[in-house]
Amino acid sequence: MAPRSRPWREAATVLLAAGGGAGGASPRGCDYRVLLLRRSPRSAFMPSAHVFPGGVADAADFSPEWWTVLPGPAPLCGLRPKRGPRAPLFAAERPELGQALPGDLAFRLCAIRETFEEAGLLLLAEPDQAQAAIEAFSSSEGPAPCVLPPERLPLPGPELAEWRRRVQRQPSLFLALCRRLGLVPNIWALSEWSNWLTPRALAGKGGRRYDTAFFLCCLAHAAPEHPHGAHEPDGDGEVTACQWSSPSEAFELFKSQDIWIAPPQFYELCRLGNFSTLHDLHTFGSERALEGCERWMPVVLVASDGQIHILPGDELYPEDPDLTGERKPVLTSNKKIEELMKGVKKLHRMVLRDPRNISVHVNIQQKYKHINPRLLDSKNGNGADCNSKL
Ligand SMILES: CCCC(=O)SCCNC(=O)CCNC(=O)[C@H](O)C(C)(C)COP(=O)(O)O
Ligand SMILES: Nc1ncnc2c1ncn2[C@@H]1O[C@H](COP(=O)(O)O)[C@@H](OP(=O)(O)O)[C@H]1O
Ligand SMILES: [Mg+2]
Repeated sequence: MAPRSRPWREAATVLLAAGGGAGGASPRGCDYRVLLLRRSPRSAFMPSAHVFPGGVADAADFSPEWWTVLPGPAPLCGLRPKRGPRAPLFAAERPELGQALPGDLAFRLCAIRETFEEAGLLLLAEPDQAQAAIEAFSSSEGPAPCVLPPERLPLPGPELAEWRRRVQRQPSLFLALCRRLGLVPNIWALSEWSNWLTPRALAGKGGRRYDTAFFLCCLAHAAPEHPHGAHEPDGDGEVTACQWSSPSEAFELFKSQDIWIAPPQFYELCRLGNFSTLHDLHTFGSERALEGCERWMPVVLVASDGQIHILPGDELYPEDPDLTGERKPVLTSNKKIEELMKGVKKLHRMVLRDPRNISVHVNIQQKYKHINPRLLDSKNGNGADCNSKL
């Protein structure tokens, strides 16, 4: 097998938000929920964790064949070019893939395919809807979120379930499914949100690390109670459960130890905690995405009583972070967390007293018009600044 050109896998994931749904409005007036999936206890990376749908990019996601399916002018098919910087994940050349699709398209296609494989949800649009999405994209108002509601899918449930199993085995069949349905992956409904690189210190079995593009997608219809025409998770696959929760509900489930959420997903849920309406979240996400984003690799500092994951902008973040982890995979200190938090002027870090006790501490101004997380703790009041905990 050819050696890997990068010591990590490239992946994409989607913060999928939908209004209403089972149970009506959630506590504290939030009018939307976010999809979380529980990973199998047998996963080689983050077993049993709750994550957003996503996974590793496949060569099929970079296939130039997609240009024949997606409307809009190649190469970007109507995606708006960014004003700000592009994270290395998007800017990378991949000569081994030949005449490959740009990362901006391929990672969106990956996130959409993985959402079908893992949750049975098809983020597809009719071609004329897609054309309208492209036109809205080039206007200043931004797109209305358009993802085809389940009842408009032209194949019966059992047939879609069969396609889902086939795509899980062979990702290139996702393109064949789109052709069969006469629908297009709604890449325009996915806004670039963030980019996280797993530090070597936190790699899974076999050194698994991921450079993951996080997208936001706000559905115009209510959260589907059941996967679109596809079977429910059977408890024995890659995904063992699906649930829609508001950010604060997810936080409460984490606190009560009903679910475990990894730090990057925890951080992103706290960012969503700034928005109580799907409309505001969608408007913020689609406008902000034009600014681009940077790749964040947390630097792990092991203290005597827990871990601090230092993020870019924090005064302890190294100027030249060791991306491969060959020099020093972790920083160590014999001080306690409390001591390492005292008198710090520029804070951007997550504190893990243990993996079940995570808090975010931030007082920096985010780059690229992004937003700081907000504390979702009911004791401190939903909406308090994370840093107010200090
Ligand atoms: C004790 C802390 C352990 C960690 O926090 S490691 C950091 C884990 N999180 C990430 O790397 C963020 C992005 N990862 C993901 O969203 C998923 O892990 C994945 C990359 C989409 C999973 O890929 P699969 O191919 O589905 O395994
Ligand atoms: N039934 C199952 N139980 C546990 N893990 C499974 C599984 N089916 C697939 N997987 C794992 O899920 C990963 C594929 O995820 P995705 O398609 O989201 O990238 C693969 O992990 P690895 O490639 O890390 O071994 C694969 O081994
Ligand atoms: Mg996955």
